[in-house]
Amino acid sequence: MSDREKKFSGKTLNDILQFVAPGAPIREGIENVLRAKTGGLIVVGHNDKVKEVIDGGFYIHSAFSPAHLYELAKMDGAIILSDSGNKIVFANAQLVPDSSIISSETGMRHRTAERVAKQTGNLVIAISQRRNVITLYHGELRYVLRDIGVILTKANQAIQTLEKYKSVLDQSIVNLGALELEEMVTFRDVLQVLHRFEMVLRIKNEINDYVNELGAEGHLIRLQLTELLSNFEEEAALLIRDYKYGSGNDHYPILKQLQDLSSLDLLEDAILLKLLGYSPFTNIDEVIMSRGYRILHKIPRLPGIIIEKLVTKFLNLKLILRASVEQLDEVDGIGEVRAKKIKEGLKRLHDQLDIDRQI
Ligand SMILES: Nc1ncnc2c1ncn2[C@@H]1O[C@H](COP(=O)(O)OP(=O)(O)OP(=O)(O)O)[C@@H](O)[C@H]1O
Repeated sequence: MSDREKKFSGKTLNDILQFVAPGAPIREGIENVLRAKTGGLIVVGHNDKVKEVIDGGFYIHSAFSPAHLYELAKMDGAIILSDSGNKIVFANAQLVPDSSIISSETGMRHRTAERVAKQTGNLVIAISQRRNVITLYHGELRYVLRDIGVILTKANQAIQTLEKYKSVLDQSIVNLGALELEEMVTFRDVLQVLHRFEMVLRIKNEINDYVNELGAEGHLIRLQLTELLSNFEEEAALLIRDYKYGSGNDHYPILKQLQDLSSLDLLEDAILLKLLGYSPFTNIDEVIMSRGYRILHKIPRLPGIIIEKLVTKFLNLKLILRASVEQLDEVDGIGEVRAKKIKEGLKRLHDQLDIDRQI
């Protein structure tokens, strides 16, 4: 599990980053305080644990507004917001957390923020007066918000990298398709495509993290990501369906596992083989037969239910390719016209993949 997916008092870092992302009123308030250089200490949530550490101050009970937060930050002490952040509950509060809680911070504001977060499990935001930094504390988590310009540059670089990897992936999918229609696919070919899917997933995860942190500022990046990866998940699920061991309907759970794993280490062949349900010691130069789901989905106007029936009857692409029009006609829902269309479609696909392939 990546740091961003780890739960801290029930919330992940991504949840917290979305809560304070640009576009959210609380972020506008925080940015105002940062620019005014007054510094600030904000606790989100006013529960019993928080009440225990408050000394002094006064109740406000007003709706949250960025301007209001900025005005209150001019006073000393902490501001306490409601759980959802839509109310300012308390201001000018002296916070007195347990001093035996270990803190790595030196300044009093940040030490207090870290200790209160650890003691209460609430989100605490420290806005530094001198260093132009916003630090988030939540339970054991400490995260310094990065400059939006820096994240945008990184996100744009990641999009360019994604474009390159995506085109490498697309080419390897074309090559695989050509091999499938020639019945010459080995485990090695399938694993190579899966590795490329994995690389694309890895960059997608990274960009998603940037998008979360960018909030409204990440709109264009989000659009580019969606555009670049349209059909990506479906293609990956069909590939898994074609090659996984056993014919059960667990291709999406396997894809989810691949997604989860790819946010950690680069996956080895043995892990991918296991994910597909094979022994990690499988000889990867052995020939493997596609069931045909992915290729059949490329034939225009061929409904999913018919594809399902074709694979159930013929078991793999090799036997579907070798079936005559009469044999295809025997499948429920396929008449002579459709049987011919399937044969023509497969032939056309083969010709096209032969032109586009690079092996
Ligand atoms: N326990 C506390 N409760 C509420 N507010 C506090 C507490 N401790 C410090 N502060 C606030 O933080 C302000 C700055 O303290 P200090 O300079 O020691 O912190 P810092 O962590 O170095 O932060 P900065 O980077 O903003 O200077 C204080 O003036 C006060 O308003």
